This record gives sequence, C-alpha cells and structure tokens, in this order.
Amino acid sequence: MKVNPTKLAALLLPIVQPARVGTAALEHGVVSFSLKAGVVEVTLQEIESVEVDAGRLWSGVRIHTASGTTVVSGLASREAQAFADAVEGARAGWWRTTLRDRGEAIRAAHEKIEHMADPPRYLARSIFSELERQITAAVADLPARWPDALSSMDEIRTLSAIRVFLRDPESRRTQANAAFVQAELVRSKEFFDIVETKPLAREQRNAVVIDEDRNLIVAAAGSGKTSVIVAKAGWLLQKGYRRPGELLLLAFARDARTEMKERLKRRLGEDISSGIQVNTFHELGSAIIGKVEGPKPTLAKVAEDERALCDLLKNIIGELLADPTFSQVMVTWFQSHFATYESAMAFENWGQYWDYIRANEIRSLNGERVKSFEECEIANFLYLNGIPYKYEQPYEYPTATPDKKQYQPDFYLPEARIYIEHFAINASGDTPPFINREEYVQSMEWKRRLHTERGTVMIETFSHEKAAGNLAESLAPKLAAHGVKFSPIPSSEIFEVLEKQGRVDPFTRLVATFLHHFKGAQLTDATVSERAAAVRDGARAQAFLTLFRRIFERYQAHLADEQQIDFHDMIIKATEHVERGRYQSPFGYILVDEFQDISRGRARLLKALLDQSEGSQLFAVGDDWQAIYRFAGSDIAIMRGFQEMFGASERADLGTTFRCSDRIAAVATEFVLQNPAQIRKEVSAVVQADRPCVHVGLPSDECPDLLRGALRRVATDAARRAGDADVLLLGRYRHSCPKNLADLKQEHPNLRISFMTVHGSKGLEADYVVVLGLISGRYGFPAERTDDPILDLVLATPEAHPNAEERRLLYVALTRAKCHVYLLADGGPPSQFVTELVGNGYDVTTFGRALQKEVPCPKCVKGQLLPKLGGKGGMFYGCSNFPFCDHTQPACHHCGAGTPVKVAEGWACGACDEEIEGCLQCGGWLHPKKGKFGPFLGCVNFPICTHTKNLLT
Ligand SMILES: Nc1ncnc2c1ncn2[C@@H]1O[C@H](COP(=O)(O)OP(=O)(O)OP(=O)(O)O)[C@@H](O)[C@H]1O
Repeated sequence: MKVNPTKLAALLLPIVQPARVGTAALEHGVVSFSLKAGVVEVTLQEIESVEVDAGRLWSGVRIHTASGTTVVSGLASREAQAFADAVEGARAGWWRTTLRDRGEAIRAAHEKIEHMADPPRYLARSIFSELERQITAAVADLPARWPDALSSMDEIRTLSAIRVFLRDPESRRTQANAAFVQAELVRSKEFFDIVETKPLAREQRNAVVIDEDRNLIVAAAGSGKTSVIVAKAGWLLQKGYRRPGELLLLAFARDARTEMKERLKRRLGEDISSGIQVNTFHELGSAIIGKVEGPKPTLAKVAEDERALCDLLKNIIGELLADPTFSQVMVTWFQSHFATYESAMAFENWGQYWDYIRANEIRSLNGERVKSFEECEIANFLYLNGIPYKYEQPYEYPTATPDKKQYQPDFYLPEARIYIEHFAINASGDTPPFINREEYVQSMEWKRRLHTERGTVMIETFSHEKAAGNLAESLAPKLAAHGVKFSPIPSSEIFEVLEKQGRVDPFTRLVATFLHHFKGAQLTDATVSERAAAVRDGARAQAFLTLFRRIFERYQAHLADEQQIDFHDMIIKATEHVERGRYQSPFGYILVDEFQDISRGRARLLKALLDQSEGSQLFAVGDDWQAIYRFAGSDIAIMRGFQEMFGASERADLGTTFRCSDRIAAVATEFVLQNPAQIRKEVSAVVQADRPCVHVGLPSDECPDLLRGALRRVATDAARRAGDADVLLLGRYRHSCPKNLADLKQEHPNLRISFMTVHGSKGLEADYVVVLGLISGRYGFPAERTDDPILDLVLATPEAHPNAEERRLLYVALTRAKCHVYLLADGGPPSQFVTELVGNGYDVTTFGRALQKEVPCPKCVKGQLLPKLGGKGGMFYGCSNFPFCDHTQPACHHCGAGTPVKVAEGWACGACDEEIEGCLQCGGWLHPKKGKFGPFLGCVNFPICTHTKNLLT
C-alpha cells in the first residue's frame, strides 16, 4: 500500500515542514518513506508502535522505532488511518509468525525462570550467568513492544514475564537463592543433624548450603569452623554435586591437616573420605611438581632446619667477603647501617628518643651501649679502622663540683691523646627539640674553653655531618691531621672480627628471614628495589639489597647444584606448572581452613587452580581477628580484599561461639574491634554468664605472686563446677613459662595445668586461661620489640593501627577460655593493654593493687612513673625509661604510696586522693623536707626550681 500527501499539503508542507513531505509505502514487510532527503526504510521488526496524528486540515502517521520516529504527514485522515491499520496488521502478522517459530525457545526460557521459585540447586553466579544468557538469547532481537491486539496471547504473556525478569535478574537470583536455602535446610535437616557429633547450628547450616562460586566464611573464635568444613564436604558429596576426587581441602599446618583428615574419616566414613585430597599447601605443591616433573622433588635439608639454613648462609657470606666490593658494603653495613637511622632532630621528647635507641639496641661493634646512633657510627668507624678508643671515660683533669659530676668526653683516643666530642647540632645551629639550645651551646663553649685551658685536643663532629651523609668521611681527615694512624681490619679478617663481636649470626638470621619472605611472597628484585627507594632510610635498604642479591644468587645456585628445592620452591614451581597448563587440576571444589593465614604465594597457587577449570568453586573459612602470622608471611589484606583477588563472592558469618561465655566474647570482641580495619561481625555466645569472666591481676603487697593468686581463684571456681578443669597458662614468649610450673601442678592436683605460647594455643581451648606477662617493655605484651624495618620490603604492608597484630594475639588468648580468663601484669609495669582493659570501661574485674592512672614522667614525657621501693623501705617513683631517664620523685607524703597527679584545682595523690600543695613558681608540687632551720616544703623539681615554703610561718 502506498500513501501520498494531499495536493494542498504537497503544496504547503515543503514550506512549513520541509522535512516531512513525501510518500509512504508498505511492501514485503518493509515501510519505506520517500522524503525530500531520500528514502527511509523501517522493517516490521523494528516498529514499536504506529500512531495516527489526526489534524483539522490533514492527518499524518507516526512510526516509532527504538532509534526514533518517522512521520508522513499531510494525508487525508481516512488514508492515514488505513495506512496505519495496514502497518499494524502487517506487524501483528510478523509477530504471530515470529512467536510461532520461536515459541518453544521462549517457553523453555520461561520455564527456567519459573523454576527459580524453587530452584533445585544454589544459583551460583557461573550457573546463573549461563541461564541468563540462554534466556536472553530466546528473546533476542524482538522489538520492545508488540501490537496491543496481541496482548492476551499466551506467548506474549510469557514474553512479558521474561522481559520483567531481564530487567533485574540479580534480584531474582537473590530471591531464588533465598528460596533454595530455605528448602535445602529442610531437605537436608537429617544430614545436618548427624554429620557432626552435635547437630549443626542454623548459621553453620546456612554457611554450608550457600554455594556460590567463591564463598568467604567469616568466623568467630569457637564457632566450629572445622565442623562446617567437614559438613560442607559431606553435603557436596551427598547432593551428588561433586565426587570425592574433585574435592581438595587445604590446611596450613601438618597437625591441622591431620585433624581434618581424621575428622572426615570419622564423620563421612573411610570409603568416602579416602577419596578426598586433604593437604597442606606444601604437600599440594610437591604433588603437583611430582606429577609434572616425574619423581617428587627432594626437599633441601635447609628447608626443614632453620639452623642449617643459617649455617649455609653464613658460609656463603664468609666466601663472599673475599670479594672486595662485597666486603666494602658489608663494612659499611656494620659501620653505618646497623639500625635504621633517625635524626635526633625528629623526636619531640627524650622519651620518644630513648624508645628509639632502646628498640634498636644501639650498641657499638666494640660492645658499648652508646647514647646515639651518630656516636655509634663514630665508635664503629674507629673500631673498624683499628683506632683504640675509650667511650665516655672521665676527663683527665678533675672538673666535678657540688652541682656537676665529672666531665666525660664522648671518646678518648689514648694513643693519640685526643678527645672527640659529637655535638647534636644541625646545619642551622639548632639542637633537637627536647634539648635546651641555650644550655647546650653554653656547655659546648665550656668544653672548648676547658680543652684550650688544659691544653688537650678536642676534635668536634656534628649531627649535620651525618645528615649530609659524611660523618665518618669527615672524621677521617680530622683524625689524620692530628697524626692518628689508621689500621683498617683487612677484609680477610672482617668475618672473624664480626663473628667475634656476635654480629654475624643476627645478620645471617635477618638474611634468612628476608629470604623466606622474598621467596614466600614471590617478589622480584625490581619490586623490592622499588620499595627500597621509597623507605625512610633508603641508603640502608640499598646496602642490604646489594648484599642480599649476592647471597641469594649463591643460595639458589646451591639448591640447583644439589638438585633440591625448599618449601617456597614447592609453591613457586607448582604455581608455574598450573599457570602454564602443564598440570591439569582435577579439583572442582577447594576448601581452605584458617584462610586469614594465607600468603601472597599460596593465594596465587590457589587462584591458578581455580582459574584453570571453569565452574570450580572456593570455600574459604577464616577469622581475620585471629590473624597472627604476619612474621611468617601471612597477608591479612588477602582475606580483607577477598573479592579483588578471587572475584565476586558470597559471605556467610559464623558469629556464635560455642566455647566462650558471652562475657568473655563481649570483652574480646570490643577489644579486637578497637582496630577499625578488622572485618565487622556480630558475635554471640551460647553460654551466658552471670558475672564478669575476665579478670586482671595487678601486682600488690597482698598478692605478690599473681599466678598463685589466679590459680587459687581458678581452683575455687572449678570446685563449684565439675571439680577438675583444664588450665592453659599462656605466655607471649617461650621464656614466659613459670619456673615453678611443677610446684604449681602439685599444689592443684585437680587442675590440669599446662603452659604454651599464645601462638601455639591457636585452635585450642581450655576451661580457664591465664595470660602471663602483660607488662610493658621490650619483651612485654604487647611486645615493644620490633622487627628490623628492612623486612618491610618483603612483608605484607604494615597495618595502620598500632599494635594491630599484638592486639589480635591477645584476642586469640582471651578466646581460648570457656569459663574465665586471668590477665596478669606480673613482673613489670602493667602494659598498655592492661591499662586499656582496666581503665576504659570493659567488663573486667581486677585483683591486687588498684591501678593508678598513668602518670607521665615530667622529664622525658614518654616514660611513666613507676612505684619503687627505696633503700630504707619507703616508696618513691622512678621513670619507666630508666636507665635512659634518671628522673625520680618522692611518693605522696600523706599515704607514702601514690604519686601526685594534676587535678583541676592543683595536685592530689593518685592513690589516697589527698590534696597536695602546688608550686607557685614552676607549676610542680611541694614536698616536705628537713632543713637546718626545721621542716619546710620544697619544690619536687629542685634543683631546676628552688621554690620553698617555710612551714613555721
Ligand atoms: N553445632 C555445635 N553445637 C555445639 N557445639 C559446637 C557446635 N559446633 C562446634 N561446637 C563446639 O564448639 C567448640 C569450638 O569449635 P572449634 O574448635 O571447631 O571452633 P573454631 O571455630 O575452630 O575455633 P577457633 O578458631 O577459636 O580455634 C568445640 O568445643 C566444638 O565442639
């Protein structure tokens, strides 16, 4: 059919609507418009609707398609209607034919959607995307709208339902999976009731039946993770989703693997469980290599024996020292890079500065404990150049006065009779912020005057020389100018000399640890070099890498010569075989326990296996609150960023603890969540307690032996319950084990007391837990001992939260207990964890001395005042930074026990609360003293402040 504009329209339209003049024709299922600009064709398939545009003079027809509207206007209205009807009729015909041809596919697609109301299995993303693809294909190319006249056709109703589904398939998937989970929990009820010794809890069942391609189970301590893994494996087999040979269960340690194997055997039966592969990551690696390369690789002795590894590395270092380039860098390392250099200018107070010195154990090659990094470098320079010296020896002429002790220059070179003074002065002549510049400059002047007057030689060195990187270099000519003879230790003797000074072993251990992490994380030289360029003490990092590269090269060559591999190679080589397709993975489902412990290298192997076979699934169970193995290469960021590495996942939480009482769980949860980076989850407990279950023991006169005190409490509580009980004594270190453990066991025959480290207690439980040594200090809890910052080049990115891993370690300790936990601040000043737990409103009780609020040391600021017993039995307070900080002050004169603390109105005793008079001159406080003329009040800051108050007036 063809339509033309009326004569009048043909005349007027070119003027008023120049684009719309023309004719329209419907022929062979195509509408063609002949417009002024040319011919436009629209197929029936493209048309979404046809509309008559009725006007007073003439009418038009609009044809809508997805890409726009085409109009023919200026038609007589009857003609317009007839043309529209013809197009619509032809369109209906096209739809009928199309629906008839594709009816089966559309019906099948619709059935798939209907099945989602009660899906036979969990619609994981991979299954669902295939379904979605098939459904989309069934209705592909159909126009968005069909003729209204066909709306009541069954096929159109089906199509309409498909279209609704395709608008938001993900929400249908969610609904479908919710329906599946509900139904499956009912269908598999009996299985879940008996698969473990105790019927699985609701959330454990949920975690099993949610069956996404990638599943992350975020579990609380004591929530029955192993039960869930056993049940998951059993369920997959029982449902027929997988055959035993398709399942791979991975654990990190051999004992965890053995336990898992035994549990599977007990619960699923020997026949089934023997077909399931249960491995540590290393066993898996070794099996993959064996399969690809033939015989299983030989494991090097050094892989299993850390001592043997260190001996090998030590030999390598010894050999390399014959090379002058290597030995030169080695000498520089021990002379200038023994610790990470921080300028004293960077610290705000003495306390911070001493923390740094203490943490880095700054000790010269000659063995003296020196007061600064820069002094240490000078000492080492002298030592390595064979120049005898004495550190801080009293000056040869007496200088002591009633106010000042004898002058002790930094260094004295007895052969040349020269003194060296190192001055903490930067290029602008400033001192570190915590040193009074004026007084310091005066003391410099005094020293210069003294040496001139006495005719002794003083060589000066300065902090700004270190800042410019030439402290040692600039010292050499100064010494030479005074005739000092240099006898550098020959490179052939360097090793022996360093060994004699006990320097080789710590360095070898550092190299061994670095090597483990370097290989474990599968890092490249380029990556660590890049990191080294970005760290604070870049020169030190570069020097280390120069040494490490050479040592590593020889280590690898040694393994190759011996045709052996180490544990890291097992993972590295296996990953390569999988990635290159040399190994075909039979595993369709991989289940990993303790996923928080995964390292970069292991994660890469896991990912390679998953990527290899389509439809393979991962079930990772972990608790990031219990991630305590960064030092062994674990990277908590992998669990936290699970989806980035493994793809979209479903998360299920196991938040109910069957072990700890609710009051232990609440304290532990609140404590660990102080770190905002931990994954949030709700934790509840099956066991409800009616009183606090976490107790903090603080040393006191009434209870000097906190451990005995805690065990007495445990025994009393245990007697009220079953009578006997397991008691786990947990220490931060192996050396925390009580010396009198045997006596304690004898004293409490009903208690099964054992000691282990917190790390060793992971995965275990006991009725009572006693955590020992919650004190501050280098070997405290949290440990103040830090790893060498060089390891940051190879370890997982450090966490922002202070003491993040130590906090999790205490969380692990707390959550080992079923009934009560005792946290003991025995053997030193209570640690910051203790102060936090006691002072921040946690649900804990205390026994022993009341914890006085921390009082900062007025001298070094960073230390805190600690009560000490004086020679005559009285109390006084000293700084926790002693021997670095020598500040002491008397105890409160009212109670003789507390120390004054600042309160709004002035000063009051922190123990007895009695008011204490303040010093009007310096803001300190006054303490009774006895003078020639009787008692008086003197400022506690004497001799800095000389303010006194006469008591007689
Ligand atoms: N469904 C259950 N009903 C009752 N008790 C259970 C259930 N599941 C596990 N348990 C018990 O909970 C305790 C903790 O289980 P398990 O040691 O497997 O926990 P976990 O998650 O591995 O803990 P952690 O990570 O702290 O070591 C065990 O005593 C176990 O028997």
